[in-house]
Amino acid sequence: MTKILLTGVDGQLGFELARSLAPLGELHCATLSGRLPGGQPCLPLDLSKPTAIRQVLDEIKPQVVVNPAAYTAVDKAESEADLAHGINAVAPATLAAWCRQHNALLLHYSTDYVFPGNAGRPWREESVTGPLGVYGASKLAGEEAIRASECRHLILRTAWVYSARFANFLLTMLRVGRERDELRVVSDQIGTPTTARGLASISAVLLARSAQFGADELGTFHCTHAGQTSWHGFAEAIFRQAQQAGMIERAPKVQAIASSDYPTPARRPAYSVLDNRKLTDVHGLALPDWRIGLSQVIDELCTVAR
Ligand SMILES: NC(=O)C1=CN([C@@H]2O[C@H](COP(=O)(O)OP(=O)(O)OC[C@H]3O[C@@H](n4cnc5c(N)ncnc54)[C@H](OP(=O)(O)O)[C@@H]3O)[C@@H](O)[C@H]2O)C=CC1
Ligand SMILES: Cc1cn([C@H]2C[C@H](O)[C@@H](COP(=O)(O)OP(=O)(O)O[C@H]3O[C@@H](C)C(=O)[C@@H](O)[C@H]3O)O2)c(=O)[nH]c1=O
Ligand SMILES: [Mg+2]
Repeated sequence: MTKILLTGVDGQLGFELARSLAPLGELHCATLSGRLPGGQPCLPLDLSKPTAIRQVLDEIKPQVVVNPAAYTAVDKAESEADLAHGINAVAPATLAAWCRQHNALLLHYSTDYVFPGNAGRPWREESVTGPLGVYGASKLAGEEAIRASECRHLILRTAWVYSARFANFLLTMLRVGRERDELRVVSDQIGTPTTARGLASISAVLLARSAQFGADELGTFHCTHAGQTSWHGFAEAIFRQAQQAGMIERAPKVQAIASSDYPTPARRPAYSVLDNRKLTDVHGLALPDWRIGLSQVIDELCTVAR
């Protein structure tokens, strides 16, 4: 049976991967705390410590390493560059070096924030990168280290990830919407909201087929839901769908503002829509329109609440 090491099981994507990868092999889950979200023990693994990473790899000897764990606090990264780099760049490099040496497959995730956001059409895998902040730069360095290692790898670049649990834009909107009658949300940053579950399901399909993959089937792929919107458009859709589902009685007013009216420590790309064509052309895979993803997560929230 294939041994799979999965990091970050207490994050949005790791949590969904733990479910979707379980049927594919012998799953070894790791978190920083050594506890699963439910409190049960799992492997303790601090990704900011390369020696600890190598120790866990040597102990488990996985054939597949899946690494959704990351430093994802975009604004905080601006003042914690070393830590962000350690987790987002050095850790993937360490995983990749081990995978190369042991002929293991590495499945890793990256972000639309590797792009500068100054284009008018969706970014391709080979488009020139140019991160605007520390988080994006650290994630790009992680990608580049994996490619340079020449290990067998898949890197899925995704964007605006959310789910029914942990911390994300959807849950922030629903919380703030309960507290206030009016919200202000930026309308000049365009991207594609992507569900952690959709991404986990694509990951599972890819891993299930990966033993047969040649060089053309491996490498870097963009993977988001289809379509595009602004954070303001996403917020409006969240309240519209939540109201239709009976989760909230009335939607707050969502005022569209410019990024300049919402100052943050990190700059964010104005346009970071990813072109997912390569994933479809090479693997025949695609996620549906982002509004469908949203309705799935709203459904899940309603089910949990019941
Ligand atoms: N969230 C998003 O909008 C997007 C995410 N991505 C990428 O997708 C992947 C998954 O993101 P997502 O699930 O949303 O992120 P989350 O922030 O939900 O989860 C990240 C996980 O990494 C863990 N982690 C942080 N530091 C360490 C460490 N030193 N050692 C071990 N684990 C650590 C976190 O643990 P703890 O909570 O204890 O810190 C958390 O469980 C990441 O690679 C991210 O960069 C790409 C595009 C968009
Ligand atoms: C809460 C809030 C945010 N905003 C803005 C701030 C920001 O520009 C945008 C989204 O806020 P967030 O803090 O969720 O955004 P951010 O943390 O930048 O989200 C990013 O996370 C990383 C990990 C990624 O990889 C990216 O793909 C992206 O999802 O909305 C408002 O305008 N009004 C609000 O009330
Ligand atoms: Mg954030």
